[in-house]
Amino acid sequence: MDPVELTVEDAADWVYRGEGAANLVLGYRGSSPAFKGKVIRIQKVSAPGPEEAVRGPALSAHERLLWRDEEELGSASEDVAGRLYTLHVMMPLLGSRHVDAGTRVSVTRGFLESVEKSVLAQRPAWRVSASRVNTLCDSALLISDHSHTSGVFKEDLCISVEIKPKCGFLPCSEYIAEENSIKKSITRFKMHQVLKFHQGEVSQISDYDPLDLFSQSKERINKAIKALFANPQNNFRIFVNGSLVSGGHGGGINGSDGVQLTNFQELVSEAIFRSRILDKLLEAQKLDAFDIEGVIHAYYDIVSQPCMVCKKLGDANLSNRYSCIHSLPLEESLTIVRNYLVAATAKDCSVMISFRLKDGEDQAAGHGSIFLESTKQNFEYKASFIDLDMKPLKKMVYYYELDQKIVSFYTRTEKTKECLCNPMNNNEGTGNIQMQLEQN
Ligand SMILES: O=P(O)(O)O[C@@H]1[C@@H](OP(=O)(O)O)[C@H](OP(=O)(O)O)[C@H](O)[C@H](OP(=O)(O)O)[C@H]1OP(=O)(O)O
Ligand SMILES: Nc1ncnc2c1ncn2[C@@H]1O[C@H](COP(=O)(O)OP(=O)(O)OP(=O)(O)O)[C@@H](O)[C@H]1O
Ligand SMILES: [Zn+2]
Repeated sequence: MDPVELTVEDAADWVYRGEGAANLVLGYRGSSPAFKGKVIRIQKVSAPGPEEAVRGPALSAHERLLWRDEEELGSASEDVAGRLYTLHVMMPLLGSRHVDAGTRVSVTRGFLESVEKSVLAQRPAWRVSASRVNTLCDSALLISDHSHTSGVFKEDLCISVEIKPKCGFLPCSEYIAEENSIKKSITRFKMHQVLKFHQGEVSQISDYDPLDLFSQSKERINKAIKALFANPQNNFRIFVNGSLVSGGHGGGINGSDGVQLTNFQELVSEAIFRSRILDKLLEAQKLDAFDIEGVIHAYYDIVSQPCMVCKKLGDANLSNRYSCIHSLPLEESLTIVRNYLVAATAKDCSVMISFRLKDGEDQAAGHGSIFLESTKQNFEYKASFIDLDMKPLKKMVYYYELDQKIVSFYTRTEKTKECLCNPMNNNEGTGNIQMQLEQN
């Protein structure tokens, strides 16, 4: 850990940069060389919550068992476990070139309380009511600021994009139940969009298709980028010199003329195509080879509980399908669940790509360069992964239930649509789609 400690006097140098469900991220605007070009990532807790419950839990006994072979991780305290997971589990899979596991920096309670107050006005209201800074933490994570690039540049302007690609493949596990076989042909993202729309979580269904983004085809990558620009949701953001200018929940991207927009979309697509940054991410996602419908059985064995899924299936024939998983040795069950959780991290992380106009031939280490034919400009870019956190083992049952909810809702919606389009299949003949969905 860095010997420096951030105290209440330092709070004014840190400004709101963004947040997810679990962490608040602050950028640095002070002059200390130790922090220039860095962000700090501070843990949050659910709000409101009792003060005693605020201290983050260490890994559970089952999690320690799961991760015991990963250097130091099995016995790490909660404060350091996150960083060790990024360093020892995710970085070898995704490549050190694209991952900064960061360092821990000490923070006082006064610092955390002060930054919590100062960023309040910039935080989205729904995030404020859902979570607050965990003021009982005594350290935060110091990471490279991926919305800035370093090097020799023509202009002091850095544009960066953040993409949350989500799952980029269709599962083909033999454990997927017959009635859920639609999962093998329709992406989880697309099906989840329909549920999110129904629940009012998104105002419009996105045309973004993760299979396009991961396709390694320039045209399809460009199609995906265009769809993300049109309807960014929480999958796409643009920053200029570290300030969010577009994206996140809300409408599509505007503010540039059509030509500029097309050029920028081309630049982003080119960087994804050239960097091949998504190839390794896809491999990591594919560690989920059993699908949650298979993995859930291994989970129940690890936690030594009766399998609720087999219990519900009841019928001996159906649960026989899963008896081979239940008869695996513990080591194999651990591997199946571990791989599933690693894949879950890879399906939920984001990629940040920062761009600058290049000056001359010099190129900063670790950066790639792109010559944009349409504008005859040279750009330097750097692509990095963020949010490579460990997913908690206790989420497994939730994962199973959410998966079933997404697929069953999608299947019912499609059936209802079919009936409405083809009245011959529709016994009632009339009725609106919403009513039919509620009835199903
Ligand atoms: O389950 P999903 O696919 O909806 O992913 C969750 C994300 O929702 P999304 O659909 O991307 O809007 C969700 O994102 P938001 O909070 O909706 O921005 C989180 O990233 C969540 O992870 P965690 O609970 O913070 O560890 C994510 O949960 P995990 O499934 O990755 O654990
Ligand atoms: N290293 C970084 N450089 C620049 N910006 C960053 C960096 N890390 C995070 N951010 C910004 O802060 C936001 C929140 O970070 P992050 O995704 O790590 O939070 P989280 O709470 O862990 O997310 P999730 O909801 O997926 O759990 C990101 O969406 C991004 O805009
Ligand atoms: Zn079972």
